[in-house]
Amino acid sequence: MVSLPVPQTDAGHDGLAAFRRSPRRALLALDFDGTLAPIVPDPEQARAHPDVLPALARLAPLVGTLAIITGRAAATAVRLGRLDADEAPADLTVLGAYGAERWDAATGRTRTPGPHAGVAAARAELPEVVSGSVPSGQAHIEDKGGALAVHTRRAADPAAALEALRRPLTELAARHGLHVEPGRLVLELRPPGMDKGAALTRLVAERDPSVVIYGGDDLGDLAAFAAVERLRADGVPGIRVVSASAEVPELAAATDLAVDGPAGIAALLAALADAAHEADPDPRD
Ligand SMILES: O=P(O)(O)OC[C@H]1O[C@H](O[C@H]2O[C@H](CO)[C@@H](O)[C@H](O)[C@H]2O)[C@H](O)[C@@H](O)[C@@H]1O
Repeated sequence: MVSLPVPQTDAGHDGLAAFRRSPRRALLALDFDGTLAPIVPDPEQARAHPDVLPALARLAPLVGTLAIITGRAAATAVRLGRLDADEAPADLTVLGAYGAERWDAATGRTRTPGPHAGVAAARAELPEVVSGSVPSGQAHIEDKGGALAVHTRRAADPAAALEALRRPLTELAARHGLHVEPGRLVLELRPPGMDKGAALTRLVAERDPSVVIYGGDDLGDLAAFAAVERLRADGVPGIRVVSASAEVPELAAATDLAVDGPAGIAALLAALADAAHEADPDPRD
């Protein structure tokens, strides 16, 4: 039996108490990169921490809703996380592209919006903008289909390369009606109108949970943390869990419970499964 970590806020304590009272009415949503999957230099090599999938599979039948809300395309998160494998949870929702896309394990179907003209136009100009801003090899473009990400983690000076790109990418985004999403040594150009807070709020409206737990590690997760705060103001208990890293100190101030990266998240999921099982030992079908 894994013991639950102690939240650092009263609201976090209330959220955990609400989870223990009725785990079957809880909604748990987690970010992918940096939260379920350790950060690696090449985005294509990201994989869920080995303890994550078993913990999710154990938790899924014990809670009301289990979801992943990610900046990745939904299909990419499913593929990299092996979320459609036999050992993955049978009941899981992935909201990709900051909530613009959706995949449900129950149906195996993915819903994606149509192509965005601004993304297509930015795609055509992006290589020249990048090569005009940083020396060759100091930035890598990740084409996500519905969005474009420019990474500098593999640069000699990643922070300096990111700063050199910030203005030209912001101008490119503005020319084509796109939103700039800053993240861990990455700047993304994506369609406006959706963020992880809106995605979480919509899922909560659909599922009507008695408690909401959201875990994230990056600036894009702050919108979801803000959504948890709004839900709390409306009377729905919630916990903001941070997968802590030295790279994103901004999240520390907006959290109820900090754990040590994806390994800490996996341990938390296992502890939540234990607590849910103790409260209600008969998993649903
Ligand atoms: O919302 P998330 O699931 O956290 O996705 C956010 C972005 O994460 C990915 O980039 C980050 O992870 C990479 C792999 O570890 C790392 O190399 C990079 O430095 C990080 O920024 C992903 O590549 C993006 O498309 C996601 O939007």
